[in-house]
Amino acid sequence: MKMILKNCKVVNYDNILKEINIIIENGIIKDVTNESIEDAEVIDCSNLIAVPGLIDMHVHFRDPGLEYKEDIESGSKAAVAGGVTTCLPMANTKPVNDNSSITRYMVDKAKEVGLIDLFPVAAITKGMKGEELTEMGDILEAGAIAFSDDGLPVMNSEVMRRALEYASQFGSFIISHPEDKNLAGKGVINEGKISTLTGLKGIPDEAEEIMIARDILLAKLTKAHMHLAHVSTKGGVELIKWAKSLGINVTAEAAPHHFSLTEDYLTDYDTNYKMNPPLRTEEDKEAIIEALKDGTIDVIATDHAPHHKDEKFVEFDNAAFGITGLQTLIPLTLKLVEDGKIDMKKFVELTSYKPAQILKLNDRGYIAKRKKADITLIDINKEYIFDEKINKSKSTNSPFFGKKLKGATIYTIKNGKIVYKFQN
Ligand SMILES: NC(=O)N[C@@H](CC(=O)O)C(=O)O
Ligand SMILES: [Zn+2]
Ligand SMILES: [Zn+2]
Repeated sequence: MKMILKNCKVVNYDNILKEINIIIENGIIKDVTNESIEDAEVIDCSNLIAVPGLIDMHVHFRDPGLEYKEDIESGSKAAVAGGVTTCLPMANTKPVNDNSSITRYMVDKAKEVGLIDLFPVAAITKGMKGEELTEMGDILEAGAIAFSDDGLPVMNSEVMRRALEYASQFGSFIISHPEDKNLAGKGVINEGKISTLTGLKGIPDEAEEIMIARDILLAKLTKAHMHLAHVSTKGGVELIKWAKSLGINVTAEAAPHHFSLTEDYLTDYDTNYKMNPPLRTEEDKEAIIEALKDGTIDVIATDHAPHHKDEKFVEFDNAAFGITGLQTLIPLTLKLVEDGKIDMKKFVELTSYKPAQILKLNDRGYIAKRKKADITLIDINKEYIFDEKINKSKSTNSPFFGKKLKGATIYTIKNGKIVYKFQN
């Protein structure tokens, strides 16, 4: 099975090639060349940009157990519609993914669906209770790639220390959900101007920063790799910058909503803007963008967190935290490009090259000979409404749902096969 992507503009993190052809054979990039071939499926890419298939290090697919919100099939469909070909689903399923059989179930189901590669992030502790470590070796053998109790912090520092040591012995790493649960308390939005104005209970920046500081220090102590999820505060960025200047083994991610939106959207009590960590201030948002630019934050990850309508159309205090993100990743990140904050090479670095490096998936994240043929073809000028037809997730809990987006995935190619084609 041969395919040729004709007249592409190929963007890698370190180079751009114009009017070039990508030749694909047996799921692998055979060549990136001016030459053409016969007897192949042809995609005309004249107005499209070819980037490495995006790698999302942080999604919630709710499968097993919470399939009414999302399952591995609908999550995979949302992923490829968002140009994402590799996903890391978190462990807060029901039951929690704290053992090799659940991990294996997830990997097998994703293979059966056949749209994306799925590398589960299994729980750090049994039942995500923050007490007893999981059987990390067995779980890694079943196909997991990292460990996190995401959704809940590991509050006990000694448990977190052992988790880091144990995971690193297997060549794996820990993803921290940095939140001091006691300090965050019953908070539902950022603590500040808008919490005062609305009377909604606030979560101070320090709830995140205290744990980022602790996790950095535990990475220093153990020399193990700690990845910090969904960094949302300026203070958090400063701590990570400090850690990196000392050579401490930390990496970090930011979610598109934290570099696109602020707490100011919360004056209408719209629960589609409710997520954890909460939307912060303009100053925080700018600090996140600066950190993406200067490498303090390594990757963009969506924290795609689907919830059923019934869990969102309730009083603000009772609504579930989280928004969907897979299908808004490209348009929101392209907005940074359009605004001149980052260029297309940086876009690629943040959404595929760096995640591949962190995950040691050296077969992807770069468009070149012999790499896996995971390629996303984007029309950066295409405008469309993010409506029921476009949305592939089972859930619609996004503040962008029903709104106009700019920048569309036109084709997603996974292992040399077309797994998504834009239609509206
Ligand atoms: N981000 C969220 O607001 N919610 C996530 C949990 C998490 O990522 O911490 C979820 O599982 O719904
Ligand atoms: Zn989290
Ligand atoms: Zn999450």
